[in-house]
Amino acid sequence: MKTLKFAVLPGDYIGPEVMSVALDVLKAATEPAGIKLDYTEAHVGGAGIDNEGKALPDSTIKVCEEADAILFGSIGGPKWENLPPAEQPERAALLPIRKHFNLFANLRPGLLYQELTDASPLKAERIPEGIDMVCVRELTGGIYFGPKRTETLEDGDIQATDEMVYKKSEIERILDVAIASAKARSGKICSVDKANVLTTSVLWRKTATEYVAKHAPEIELSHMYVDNAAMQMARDPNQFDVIVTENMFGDIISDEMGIVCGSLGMLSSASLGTGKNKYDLPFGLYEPSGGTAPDIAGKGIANPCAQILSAALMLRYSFGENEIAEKIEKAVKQAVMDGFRTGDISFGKPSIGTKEMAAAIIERL
Ligand SMILES: NC(=O)C1=CN([C@@H]2O[C@H](COP(=O)(O)OP(=O)(O)OC[C@H]3O[C@@H](n4cnc5c(N)ncnc54)[C@H](O)[C@@H]3O)[C@@H](O)[C@H]2O)C=CC1
Ligand SMILES: CC(C)CC(=O)C(=O)O
Ligand SMILES: [Mg+2]
Repeated sequence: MKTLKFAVLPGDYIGPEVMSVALDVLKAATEPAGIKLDYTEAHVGGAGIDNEGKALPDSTIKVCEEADAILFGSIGGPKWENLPPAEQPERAALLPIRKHFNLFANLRPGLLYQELTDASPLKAERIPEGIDMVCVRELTGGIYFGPKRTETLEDGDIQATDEMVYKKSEIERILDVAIASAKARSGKICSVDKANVLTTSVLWRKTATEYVAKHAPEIELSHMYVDNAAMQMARDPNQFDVIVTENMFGDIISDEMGIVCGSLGMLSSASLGTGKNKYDLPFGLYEPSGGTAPDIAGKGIANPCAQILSAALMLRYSFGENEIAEKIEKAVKQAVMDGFRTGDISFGKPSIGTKEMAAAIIERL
């Protein structure tokens, strides 16, 4: 019997709500194939601070290191916002766990089923076939990880600095991921930068141009400034197929992609790095693209699809279980097509809660 060993880090606010039902879906999808789940839960983020005094406890890192993949909820929220910035969950756990496991490539599939176009804020005639694209976001470099400081100047003013830093090698390795993605799709990459202003973007654009020409000349590469990309995403998202971009631009653009695809609650993600697990497959962290949604937490109404679809990505990338991953993805789509909708995608029509949504998906597996 095959056993899948992974770490489960539910995190904060809606994290545990959507994680618990995602595990139910995983169990229901893998059991018929004779696959056993061997997962260990650990605290992270605010839950780490509250239970173990640290956003990323050593014991949590150990659980992750002993696993073949990490299924992650989301972390942070108002409860911990008054802590010193460096101790807050996002800075003290999310960025460090990505760095610790060298998870430099964040894949966010932007998918809007044709049957769900009414959930997008875009007019249906702009997206008659739905939306299908992927955002490849660099995840361990750029301004989030560059030097930071706050200082008092001689005149008494206060100055804060975040530095955006990129090495050519970091740009090349994320391009490799985008190229692989584009080869499996339409063969088109749009590289998003701000090369008219930022030095890192000048290096980004030059590297992208030279690297793709040399290593994947069959790929059609285009470049777009990030401000225009944000506008184009709202105007005509289907002009994009694979977007590759740096950390902060990818963070922002992918939230926009999430909403044009209906809701952040539908947007899954896979963060992959250089590490391999015992199956010689990528060790990855799988998490919804959105955050902890404190505004709806505790009500049982969060959309669990992003967490469930992230679990499907884990099956595909880290465990090679493509068929079961696809089965989950189809069940999510079918449930939505059959009219089962949480509030974020119901738009005035009757909506159901997190558990009911998961139950509808399990029924359709
Ligand atoms: N990977 C992570 O752990 C992330 C953590 N965060 C943290 O989450 C906290 C809240 O951040 P916000 O800026 O409010 O962003 P958010 O993504 O949590 O929420 C933005 C909006 O989207 C909605 N939303 C998000 N996920 C949803 C779901 N599954 N179902 C239905 N609606 C959903 C929320 O209700 C809210 O209206 C902050 O502390 C932030 O730092 C934010 C993004 C990622
Ligand atoms: C703390 C942030 C970098 C988390 C986030 O918004 C994301 O990864 O999308
Ligand atoms: Mg984000």
